[in-house]
Amino acid sequence: MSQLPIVALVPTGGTIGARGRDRLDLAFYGELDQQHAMEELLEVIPEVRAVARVRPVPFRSAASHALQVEDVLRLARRVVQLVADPSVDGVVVTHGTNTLEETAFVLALVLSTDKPVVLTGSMRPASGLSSDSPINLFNAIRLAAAPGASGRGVLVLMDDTVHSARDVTKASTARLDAFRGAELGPLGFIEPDGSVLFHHRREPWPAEGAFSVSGLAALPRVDVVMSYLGADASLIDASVRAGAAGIVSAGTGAGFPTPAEQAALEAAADGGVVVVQASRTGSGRVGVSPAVMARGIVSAGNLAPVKARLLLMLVLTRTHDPRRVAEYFGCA
Ligand SMILES: NC(=O)C[C@H](N)C(=O)O
Repeated sequence: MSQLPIVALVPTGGTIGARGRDRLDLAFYGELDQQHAMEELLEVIPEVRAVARVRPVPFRSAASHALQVEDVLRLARRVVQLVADPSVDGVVVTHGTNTLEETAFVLALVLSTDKPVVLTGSMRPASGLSSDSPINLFNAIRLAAAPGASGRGVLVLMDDTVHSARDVTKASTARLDAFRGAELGPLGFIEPDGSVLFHHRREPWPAEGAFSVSGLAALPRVDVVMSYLGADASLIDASVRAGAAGIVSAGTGAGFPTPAEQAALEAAADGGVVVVQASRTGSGRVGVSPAVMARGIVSAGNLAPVKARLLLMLVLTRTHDPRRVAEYFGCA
């Protein structure tokens, strides 16, 4: 009988390993030592032993809103090492859901591998009534061990649903089906009979696997500034004063900052800050007019503002030229 695949399990924190006061403590539970939490969780899903051999990999754990970009870079370096290890067939990263899409996206920017790398978390603590922790962990391991998951980029598994790291977003604070692929939808599902069924393949995108984390300890500051009715220039000016090398504008609707913000963004771009225009809507592509482009402002395409920020941080380690920046965003 052939050996089961080896799946490395890297716990980084979050609700998936959290324990509340009682089964109805679904909101303000404490976060546990995640290594220990994963051991406990694996004990309640002995079924894992039929799909993969799990290799636990220690990592610093924290609630995901408390993670720093440096933690994500360290995680990325660890995952790069794991996928380079010929004995590892796939990787599962458990993560708090609040920033899971950001970490997943950074991994997609720096990994060049066909091996499945799957992020998962949960919406209800492991101790909660009808917790989704055990099934999400089980399904993530099943996905990372599935031959069909190879070569599909970094994946996110939540609520039986497989999403692409490029497009997924947490679209609800607390629902079990909080994760959505915005207008592009999920890539596939894990069905009740255990089949891992993919229905779509994410088209390759320009920045996928384009960066290396070796030697990258920190990244330049990039801020996100959200537009709203009547917003003035104060937040953009504050960002420039704080030393931002880049600003992502999360504009209204189709990607429009207010006139006061537009003037401040153009002044920032004139001063050498790289400005990327996104939309606060959470879905759809931003078009930037030739006149705005001529001021050096780049479209985020359909990237969510927080993901545009992470991409810009990495791009700024290579270039500040708006035309080259636009190439990474697929908007040249
Ligand atoms: N559902 C969750 O995982 C929320 C959690 N507090 C986090 O670390 O993001």
